[in-house]
Amino acid sequence: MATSGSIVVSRSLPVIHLDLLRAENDSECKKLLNACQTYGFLYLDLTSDSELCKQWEDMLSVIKQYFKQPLEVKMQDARGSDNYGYEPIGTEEGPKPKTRDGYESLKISRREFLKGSTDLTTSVRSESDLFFAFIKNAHTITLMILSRLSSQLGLTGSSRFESYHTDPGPSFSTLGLLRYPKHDEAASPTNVGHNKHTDVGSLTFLLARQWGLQFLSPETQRWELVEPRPGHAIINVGDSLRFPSGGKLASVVHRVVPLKERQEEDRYSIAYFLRLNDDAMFCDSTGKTWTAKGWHDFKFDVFKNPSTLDANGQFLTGMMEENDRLVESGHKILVAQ
Ligand SMILES: O=C(O)CCC(=O)C(=O)O
Ligand SMILES: [Fe+2]
Repeated sequence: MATSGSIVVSRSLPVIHLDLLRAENDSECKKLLNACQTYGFLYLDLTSDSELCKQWEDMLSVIKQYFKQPLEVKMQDARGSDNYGYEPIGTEEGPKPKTRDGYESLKISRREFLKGSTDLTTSVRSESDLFFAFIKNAHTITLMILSRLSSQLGLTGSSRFESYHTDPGPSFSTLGLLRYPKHDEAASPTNVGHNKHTDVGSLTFLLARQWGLQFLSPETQRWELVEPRPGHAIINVGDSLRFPSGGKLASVVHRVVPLKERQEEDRYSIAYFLRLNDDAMFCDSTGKTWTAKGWHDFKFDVFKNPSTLDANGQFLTGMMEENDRLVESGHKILVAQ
């Protein structure tokens, strides 16, 4: 697969090895820092961790079964929340004019993991061991990545990134299970993909086997497709790491758009969203102070209605982008922490 329309497949994303990061291999940790400074987007090679790869497989079969259920059954898990429960298609604005998004999601929050139980329905509760084991794994890996980044930047004590995430929190860290259903051939799709955005939290650990993910490349200033690689996660830096890093770490503007006009098969993604503790504070690139909870709540409102709440397009993409181009000031944070 070389291109889709005028969108090229990225050839430049760095690959970082989980086993080498775990072993604190210095050159791998330097590569990690470099990837997060340049792109805020990288492949994490998980092939050394067969247990994690098996969990990925198991999660996929469970979520396929879950989403197959009728809408009214899934709606019993709807909690009107952005970080746990079921959300139907079209909750947010879509990437194309006059469209809403083309995915449904089930979120299992780390708060439920810490509590040791979920109050969602039986079809979720019966798989909670698997979901909780995955949350534990993804949380440990993302915190380990933060620790390697903190060390590479020479951060100590309470200024280390991990220290914004200590238990018992609370935080909005959550596991998101997403399905972009195949489009019906008959009608022109009105629910498509996932609008451009930067992630709200600190790091995202994303597993997706199918095409569709694109990012705005800081090198080419174009949308580039991310090739799904077996045994590899995508790690991306979110607003709540870029801002507290004083802009030293980059965040990536990304979106999901079907390769052709229609989504030709069901697309699944599994995302662990690591987020700061609710009361952690940082400044955005205009110097405004936010709590992590405040930023999360505001940005999720924006996702639903960017055209009214974010007419200048600042918040959706973390002040990094205008009209599908990255802005010069995007990496600078006025008031570094
Ligand atoms: O579905 C995907 O591959 C990406 C999802 C995403 O970017 C998000 O949920 O923040
Ligand atoms: Fe995202």
